[in-house]
Amino acid sequence: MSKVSARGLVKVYGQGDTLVRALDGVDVDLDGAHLTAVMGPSGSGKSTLMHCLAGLDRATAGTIVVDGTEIGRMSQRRLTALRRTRVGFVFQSYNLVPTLTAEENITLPLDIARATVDRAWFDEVVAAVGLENRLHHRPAELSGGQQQRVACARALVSRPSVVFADEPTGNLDSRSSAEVLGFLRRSVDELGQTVVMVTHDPRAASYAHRVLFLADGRIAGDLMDPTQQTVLDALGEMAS
Ligand SMILES: Nc1ncnc2c1ncn2[C@@H]1O[C@H](COP(=O)(O)OP(=O)(O)OP(=O)(O)O)[C@@H](O)[C@H]1O
Repeated sequence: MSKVSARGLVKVYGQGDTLVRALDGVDVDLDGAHLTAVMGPSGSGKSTLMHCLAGLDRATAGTIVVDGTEIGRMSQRRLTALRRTRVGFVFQSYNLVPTLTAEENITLPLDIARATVDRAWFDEVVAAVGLENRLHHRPAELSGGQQQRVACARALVSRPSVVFADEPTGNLDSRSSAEVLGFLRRSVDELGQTVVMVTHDPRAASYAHRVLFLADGRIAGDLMDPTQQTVLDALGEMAS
């Protein structure tokens, strides 16, 4: 069974003259323990798709099943609980709390949900992102790449069903990007995590097992085991 499935997903914003069909009938099945990249031109619906799949936004029509549960039917309260404990997020802008240490930032979602921190898992995740010596630093004392690795650890520490990453390397130089992408891929290969990542960068997409291409709110392509070149070729074909 897929980790995340969507059928006939439609998302409409606005009405009348300002109506936009951000998603226009999307069917997807995302496998567990896979890193899936979502690409497509600006405005093609990537963020909307991710926000709907993550339960951050409600679809106008269609069904979404995460880990066997249809999220469209959930009450707002259950959806909030799902987002806190079953879904991890990584954003382009890190979204760390400046007054908290790296460790406090990592455990914050669990602390808010009043869930216990599994110390062995915490240590494994922290070691995997290479932050053992930075746990007592605050975000301002960390580089961008280190801050994003804190955000990745925060997303993983609750052992979520899925991690959604929205342009996680959008603010990073190529070396920090490679660190973060390498970690996201290892979290899948070695820790069995499921990760969905929106990106504009063919090099970032080449770290994925699979790339989905969106155009005008629809799935326009699907590439397995991508390389930077096959991603560029697919983007070229779609533009022509
Ligand atoms: N809250 C909103 N209200 C109205 N229109 C919206 C809203 N959010 C997105 N849209 C529109 O929906 C379409 C898809 O937007 P979305 O942000 O999902 O695209 P995207 O592929 O993520 O783009 P980008 O790469 O620029 O981030 C666009 O036409 C956008 O203007």
